Amino acid sequence: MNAPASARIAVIGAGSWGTALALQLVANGHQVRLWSHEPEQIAALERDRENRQFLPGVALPTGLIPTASLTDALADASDCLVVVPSHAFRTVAGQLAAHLPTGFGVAWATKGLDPGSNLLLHQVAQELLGERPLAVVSGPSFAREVGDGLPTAVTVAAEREPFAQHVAGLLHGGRFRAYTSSDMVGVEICGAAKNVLAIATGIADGLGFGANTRAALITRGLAELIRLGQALGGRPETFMGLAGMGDLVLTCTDDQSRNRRMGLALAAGESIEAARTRIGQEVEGVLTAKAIHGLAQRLGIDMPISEQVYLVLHAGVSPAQATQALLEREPKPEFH
Ligand SMILES: NC(=O)C1=CN([C@@H]2O[C@H](COP(=O)(O)OP(=O)(O)OC[C@H]3O[C@@H](n4cnc5c(N)ncnc54)[C@H](O)[C@@H]3O)[C@@H](O)[C@H]2O)C=CC1
Ligand SMILES: O=C(CO)COP(=O)(O)O
Repeated sequence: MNAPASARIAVIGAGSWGTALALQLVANGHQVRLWSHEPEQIAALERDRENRQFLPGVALPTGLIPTASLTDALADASDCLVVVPSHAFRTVAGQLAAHLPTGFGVAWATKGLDPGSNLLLHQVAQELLGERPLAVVSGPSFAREVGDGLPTAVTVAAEREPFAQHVAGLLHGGRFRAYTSSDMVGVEICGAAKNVLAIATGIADGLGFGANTRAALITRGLAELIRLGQALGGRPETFMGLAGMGDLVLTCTDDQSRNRRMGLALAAGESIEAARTRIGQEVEGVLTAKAIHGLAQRLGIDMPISEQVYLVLHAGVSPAQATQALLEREPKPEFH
């Protein structure tokens, strides 16, 4: 891994994942400025030396400096890691453009697509930040567990292999393993699509279906994720790796997942807004379901499970109706 021993890293986004990654970077010996667009949140981080809202119970070390100023966050920075929700990615990338010198690499750990345009986030980054090294961090990684120092493995994908190695080198250490990949498209599609499929398994479990149903949804969900990912140019092995199968299984099976909890709530008859408020954090799959639906329609890809999640979230179809629609599909060969 070709990362410097001590880098100055701007982490853009102080939610649970931005905070957990910032802690990991500091543990690796780097200096971190953690930026939030909310000055009140920064004031709370400075006062409490803990992110009580998004990652309670972990003290912020002295090497982590909260800031509400992008200029401060990026002054003298050697690296920049964006960890905002996907709906904010475009705005934040636009803000960063004014601060980043030519050739300065940008990595992000956001999972989702650009709502509205349905673009992958590297396409948004290229549009707004121009030609420069870009990387995405993804994989099965609940912020809580990373914050608690539990063993975790992620993948860092970049078109330029040395940049993937550089970003992985910054993150890798202790109980956190960072693998590298050159398949940005595959990794990005996995991170986006699995959130929608986690809502589906949450709905199924919430309706009282069993382990058979959950395994069927994960496996057939993976099949449709692969269809979409390959149509966009992702590589088959990526879908079986950490960002694909790994994160899909994690998010579909553990109640730490906000997306899975959204599915459980919808099955219990709660509204999206009520569930969102109760969860109190980003639930990426809600907007991503719309974007995946748009992408699948444009490309003519059959994604029946994601389609039903989209209909439940955005077209008033009930979880019971969505289940029935899936069960009534014509039987067909498993592989074709
Ligand atoms: N929490 C987790 O376990 C993991 C999260 N991720 C991904 O990381 C991304 C961020 O998620 P979390 O940190 O979990 O979210 P969170 O719900 O914990 O925090 C969201 C953060 O985004 C900020 N934010 C909201 N709107 C913004 C805007 N317009 N401009 C700038 N900042 C804005 C909020 O102030 C808050 O700090 C998501 O794409 C998520 O899928 C990826 C892996 C693990
Ligand atoms: O991406 C995640 C873990 O890898 C977090 O999933 P949720 O956003 O569903 O909580």
